[in-house]
Amino acid sequence: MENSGLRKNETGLDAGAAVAATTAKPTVCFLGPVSSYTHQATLDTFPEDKFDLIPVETIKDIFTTTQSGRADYGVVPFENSSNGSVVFTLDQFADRDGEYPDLSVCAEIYLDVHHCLLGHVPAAAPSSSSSSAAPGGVTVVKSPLIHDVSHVRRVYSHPQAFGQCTRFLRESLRGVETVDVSSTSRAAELARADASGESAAVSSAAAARTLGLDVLARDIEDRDDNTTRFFVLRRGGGGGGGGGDGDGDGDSDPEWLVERRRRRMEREGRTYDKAAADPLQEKDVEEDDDDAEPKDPAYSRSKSLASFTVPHRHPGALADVLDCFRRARLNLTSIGSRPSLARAGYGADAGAFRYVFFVEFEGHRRDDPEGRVRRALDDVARVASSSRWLGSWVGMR
Ligand SMILES: O=C(O)C(=O)C[C@]1(C(=O)O)C=C[C@@H](O)C=C1
Repeated sequence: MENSGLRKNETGLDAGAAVAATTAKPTVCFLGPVSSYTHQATLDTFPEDKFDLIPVETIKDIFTTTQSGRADYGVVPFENSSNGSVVFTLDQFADRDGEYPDLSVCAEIYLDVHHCLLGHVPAAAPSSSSSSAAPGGVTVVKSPLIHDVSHVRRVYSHPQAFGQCTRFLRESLRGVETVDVSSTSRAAELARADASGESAAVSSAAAARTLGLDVLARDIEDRDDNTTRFFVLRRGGGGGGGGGDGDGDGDSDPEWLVERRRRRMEREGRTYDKAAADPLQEKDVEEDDDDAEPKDPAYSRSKSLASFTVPHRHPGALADVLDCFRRARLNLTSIGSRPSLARAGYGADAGAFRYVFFVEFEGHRRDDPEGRVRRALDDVARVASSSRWLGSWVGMR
């Protein structure tokens, strides 16, 4: 499901041709079709009056379309609060074949995710009451079901969405076949296309509206605080700061990114000062002082992502890399890994059960007043087998 090419858009052109034919508006690709959660997250940051939004079929397509310049930005799901990492995205960040040398993360977007079961209500089907009035007028919520679902034989969805609705699938659709597809909106299209009505989709209320599907059950996620975090990709981004032209070439911050930083700082009750907020400073690095508090909120306000591999047979190699962040007094906020799939020729690092590691840490490569991020990344490059900075951005939470 993660291996096909660009999806044709409504004009019949493929997405690449569509980009070439569009106006000067910056372009943003997202996991389509429209009404996917990635589309909803994209609309949140890239309004359609200012950006051209391009649906593509897979998460890999988002990386290749952005890397090739056919889109200025790409929006990818990265992790979910209840189901963890989006492995399709991590696999692209692992960049095992060196396909994305210029991509970096420049922003994050959070989206509350509330799933529905979409499908067709059979003619004359009984509705399944989701609540009842208890004595004293108190409403007791019994079930997310709105309609009977006994006619459903198969459910389509993105595997991430299935992983967020395990209780509902177990309790209300036990024994029903689940079919992984490339997105929840693609799942809704497949459910709509099944005239027998036996197919349903774990998808969104937005997809139900777009496609005219019935909502058979709502709020079927395991946890009501279910949230997905998305990353915005662009080419470059490691270079200088300053004002932007919006084309996403990564050499400067475009206006929408400056605006996000302004909003974040204002939320903290701080006055926005562009020069102070986005310096490219090369200051001397301080001596180690493990007990010292961070001196600049730049370090807690911003985040960075990096990947690395370590010599597999070297005891302490992973700890040595993590220690680079401790010594630079940078707070690590997550660590993850994917199989490296390194082929023969990588010596002791080739073969099964070798990993690419990912770390997220507080601090920004271009807003680094004490040089701590630069120092950590330089140190990691010295002790790891390979390493790569994958982006820095102002955190939204
Ligand atoms: O399938 C979609 O609608 C998506 O945008 C993908 C995705 C994901 O991969 O995490 C996005 C948000 C939800 O967590 C479920 C699916």
